[in-house]
Amino acid sequence: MAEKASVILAINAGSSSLKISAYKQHSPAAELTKLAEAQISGISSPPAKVKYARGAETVKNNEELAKDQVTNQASAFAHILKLLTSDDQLDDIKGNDHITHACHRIVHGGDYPKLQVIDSSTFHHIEQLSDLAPLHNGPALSIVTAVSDQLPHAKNVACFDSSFHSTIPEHIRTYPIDQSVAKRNKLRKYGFHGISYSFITGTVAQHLGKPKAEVNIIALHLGSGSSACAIKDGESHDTSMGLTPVSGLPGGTRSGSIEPATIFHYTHDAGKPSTKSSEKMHITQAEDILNGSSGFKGLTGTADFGDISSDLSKPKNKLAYDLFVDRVLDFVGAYWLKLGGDVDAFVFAGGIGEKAVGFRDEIVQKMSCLGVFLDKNKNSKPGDKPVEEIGATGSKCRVLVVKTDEQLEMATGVVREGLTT
Ligand SMILES: Nc1ncnc2c1ncn2[C@@H]1O[C@H](COP(=O)(O)OP(=O)(O)O)[C@@H](O)[C@H]1O
Ligand SMILES: CC(=O)OP(=O)(O)O
Ligand SMILES: [Mg+2]
Repeated sequence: MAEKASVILAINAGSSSLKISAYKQHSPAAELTKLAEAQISGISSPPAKVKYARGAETVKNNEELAKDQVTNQASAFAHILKLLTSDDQLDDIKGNDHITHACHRIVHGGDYPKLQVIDSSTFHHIEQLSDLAPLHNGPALSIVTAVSDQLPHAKNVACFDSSFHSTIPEHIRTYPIDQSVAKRNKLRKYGFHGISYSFITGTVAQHLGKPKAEVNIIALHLGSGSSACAIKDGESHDTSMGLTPVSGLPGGTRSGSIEPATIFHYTHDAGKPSTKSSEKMHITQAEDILNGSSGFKGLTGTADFGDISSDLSKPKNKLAYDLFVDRVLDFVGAYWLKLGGDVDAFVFAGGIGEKAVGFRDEIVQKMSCLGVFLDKNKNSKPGDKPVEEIGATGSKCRVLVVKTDEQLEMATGVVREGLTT
């Protein structure tokens, strides 16, 4: 009988990066094999850079792209698709029609509790949610459209960042505003980075040798956008982002939580339409300011926390760094209490969480009053495994760096839902 192989592209459109992994599944019941992984970073702060690995072999390592080669998610996708399909040594993807599935990270999925095959009604629904994730949903949909045009045989699947948080209890997800308006307009905490938190939960449970339904974790996903999550009995119990990804922790260009009235003192035009609005997305100047020119960019001029933390002699960098430590601690303290101190693991993930050694040290030092301690040697060189221990012996909970893999989590979900048969 002929082999029935699926080739899945898992597409992760972040606010500053596009990460795509290609997997092959030899038959519906078989394990996934990773064929290749490509990443374009710095899309919103040029020069964009490309990384490309075929299997375990690094082919491109942060090569700079020409200024106008990649300017948005759609052009980044075109660049990566070409890389994959024109690679002579990638035998399983010799042309566009070898790709059978494309799963897309869609940040705002409204009430969808799990992934969905994208048809015209799902597409339209996600489009309607674009105003609530202005840096994410529209750009991700531009890739869905590109896949429909260029890979017409591939099945498109939407994997939502918000779905993992559908377990947040009502009294935590509710905003204290008029409930008739809240219910009508679906105004509540949704939460994001859920694909990453789902991966973290499964990986940490396996690492600890505990059933997933018994693990309690405080996880920090710190990247271009940053959030914290309290995971109780393997499920999201609370998270720092809300109706949109602008609340909670500050990000590269996002304010995080500030006094809500601030915006009306910042500009008298807060409610006017932003020039970033389009036929598909309607945002105000307030939303544009809070999403696009605040956070690290507003404080220092750069959205890149790597640049900020590498030169703390500059007062504005030091201010941004100290402020970020302070805001992260707001959530660590609150989530420690919400989990009643019964925490199996404290996790760092995302570009900042995985790479900012000094920042991890600073945060965990502040947790010594809780009995949580770092092993400084391990923290400075955590290794390359999906889960690395950086806590000291005797620490009240494990301290871990998790190399989160949103693409693998999405592709695994597509297989688990039986969509590759
Ligand atoms: N060595 C480093 N130290 C601190 N921060 C870093 C370092 N390297 C990368 N970063 C930060 O990680 C961010 C990217 O994180 P990532 O999770 O990959 O982003 P995205 O949200 O686009 O998926 C960059 O904006 C940069 O601020
Ligand atoms: C939800 C979110 O902020 O995602 P990212 O950090 O990838 O921009
Ligand atoms: Mg990301």
